[in-house]
Amino acid sequence: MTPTDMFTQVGSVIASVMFAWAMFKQYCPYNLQEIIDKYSKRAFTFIYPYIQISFNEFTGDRFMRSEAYSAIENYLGSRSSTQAKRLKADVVKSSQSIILSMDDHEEVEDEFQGVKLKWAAGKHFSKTQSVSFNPVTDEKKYYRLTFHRRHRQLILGDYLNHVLKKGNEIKVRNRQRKLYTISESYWRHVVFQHPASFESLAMEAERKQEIMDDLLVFSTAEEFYARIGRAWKRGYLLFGPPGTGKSTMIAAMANLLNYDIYDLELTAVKDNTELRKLLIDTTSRSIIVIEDIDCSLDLTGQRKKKKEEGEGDEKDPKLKLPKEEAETKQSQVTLSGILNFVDGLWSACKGERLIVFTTNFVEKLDPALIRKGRMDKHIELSYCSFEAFQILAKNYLKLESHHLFARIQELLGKPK
Ligand SMILES: Nc1ncnc2c1ncn2[C@@H]1O[C@H](COP(=O)(O)OP(=O)(O)OP(=O)(O)O)[C@@H](O)[C@H]1O
Ligand SMILES: [Mg+2]
Repeated sequence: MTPTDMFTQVGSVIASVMFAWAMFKQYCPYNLQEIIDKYSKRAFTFIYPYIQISFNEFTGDRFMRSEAYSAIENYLGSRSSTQAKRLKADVVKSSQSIILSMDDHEEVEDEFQGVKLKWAAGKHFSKTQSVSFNPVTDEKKYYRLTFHRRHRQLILGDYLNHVLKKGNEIKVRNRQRKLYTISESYWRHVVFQHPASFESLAMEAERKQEIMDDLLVFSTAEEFYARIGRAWKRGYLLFGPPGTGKSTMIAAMANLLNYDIYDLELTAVKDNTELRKLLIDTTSRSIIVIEDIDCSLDLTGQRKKKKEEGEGDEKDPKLKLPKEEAETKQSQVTLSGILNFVDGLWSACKGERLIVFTTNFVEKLDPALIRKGRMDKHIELSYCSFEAFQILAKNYLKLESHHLFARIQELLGKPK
């Protein structure tokens, strides 16, 4: 038989099988199909001795990136660099090193206590198709772990714990801090590099220490917040005249705690719904900053105005905004939207977060916005005291003492 004859015969056999299958599907009762389907799957799992577990990138309908997924991504990074043929590269730590992870549809092997297992990276596309000028590709990435079923106990217990622990360790080691800003309703980031530190911040030593202690206590107080049943977050209000170090202090806070910064420009946010979406998209271990909150929106007693005008319902911002604001601003974020942002139900969805407001005019703000509990700590940054001046002289001029210091102290007044 020539190869051509063989192909013709195989082709006709396949065609006949497909025809028979189509006829079967057409005329066989649905129940029977289901039963056959069920038993064929069972037979397959009986013969196929492996277990597969998928770890999807997003949990909760795309809202949050799965912690397990990113831990696995980090864990597999080092293995991928020696095994996978297609890799993705990213630069970390002030461009000093490159981190590698495996590309889609690659596979790497791993070994744990003598047991071999396999990881594969993949993605599937959702079938929903929307017509839009700016189409959203709904691809969902996942990692799939395959192992023999006789190792179920070991893999589901010790091994997965080991992967998560190692992955998180690598994540902390490679952590590159980010500065996020809003662009077209999404967070975009650049690498955050700011040299500010509490050491170089000109401020009375005692107050500085108090703020640092407050921050450090917060960052290790997970258990405390869990015990008292509060979300693990803390609000800071920095107020004072222009150029007194509010923005510098935020950078110093981020450097002290090793947190990311989300710079929330309220006028770039369309409405309360978008504000909530942005909030959900932030990660933990971060500082959410709203600079010059008094200028961002008309939040100065909006509530009061509405009550007076009998427009208490804040749900429809289009109708309820004061006239002048509706005319001048694009944003429809309302005070109630901000209050919800700070301590509504959604604000508890990620832990370990600071929310910082800055303003030049604290008295202009609605008291509801800055009440204790919402903005837990109010820090006034004011004009330079003598103690602060000494720090500046040391930073800028490397001067510890000078014969004019006494005169300057006299002019600035004694430190409190
Ligand atoms: N307390 C301070 N310690 C050290 N540097 C300071 C301090 N205050 C101000 N500076 C310096 O002055 C400049 C302005 O400070 P910064 O931008 O932090 O002020 P700000 O309070 O955020 O002002 P604005 O209200 O206008 O935003 C920075 O370059 C910073 O280095
Ligand atoms: Mg500033």
